[in-house]
Amino acid sequence: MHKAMLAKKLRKYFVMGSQNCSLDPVETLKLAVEAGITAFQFREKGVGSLTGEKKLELGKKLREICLEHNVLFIINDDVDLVKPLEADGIHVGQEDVSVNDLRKLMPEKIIGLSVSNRFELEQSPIHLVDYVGAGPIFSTTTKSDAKAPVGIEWIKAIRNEYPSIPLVGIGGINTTNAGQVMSAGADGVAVISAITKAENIEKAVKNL
Ligand SMILES: Cc1ncc(COP(=O)(O)OP(=O)(O)O)c(N)n1
Ligand SMILES: Cc1ncsc1CCOP(=O)(O)O
Ligand SMILES: [Mg+2]
Repeated sequence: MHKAMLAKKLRKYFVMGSQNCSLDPVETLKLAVEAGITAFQFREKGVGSLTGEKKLELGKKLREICLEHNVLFIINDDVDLVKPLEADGIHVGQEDVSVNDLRKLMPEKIIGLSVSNRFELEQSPIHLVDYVGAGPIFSTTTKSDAKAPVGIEWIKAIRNEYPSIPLVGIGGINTTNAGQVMSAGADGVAVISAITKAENIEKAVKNL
């Protein structure tokens, strides 16, 4: 996929696993896609998350929903799920499987990489990734091992150095502050709780 097209597809990027949902995750994703999310990341991770066969089964259902609505389907961390779920790509962080290995393993898939600070940016093979996830932008309680919030200045800094890389902000982003992230130069916002904890998912997605 061309950079410009990917950037467009990352505009409203919903990240979620069953552990984040109070409703059924399948129903949650259905509401979110119907309201207009453009990308989805299956992040089945942390306390209360599914593993093994149950994770795979849920992944299949979520994948199907994305396929029906032409929503990008990205797997978080789990390289072994990319093939069975026919995912569009994978998102990894600095402590996950290396981008160099991933690129060799799956030359055609979308690879997203988290970059939280200057050291990580300088250490990362940005030329091998399709998009960057920058954050946490604001403070978040959703990810227990999240790094310190970096603010929208971090979006501006990455955009300044990489004018055309598809870029999303993540961490503590909601309907009130999403505009700031976009104005700083992001192509999209990646959110968990702004959707999973919303009283009205349709309204939340639309307001983003
Ligand atoms: C779009 C996006 N950006 C950043 C992250 C965080 O990835 P990572 O640092 O590997 O942390 P985990 O999500 O694996 O806990 C992300 N998932 N998505
Ligand atoms: C996965 C992830 N990576 C950095 S912050 C974060 C959690 C985002 O969750 P929320 O949108 O609820 O702050
Ligand atoms: Mg990770």
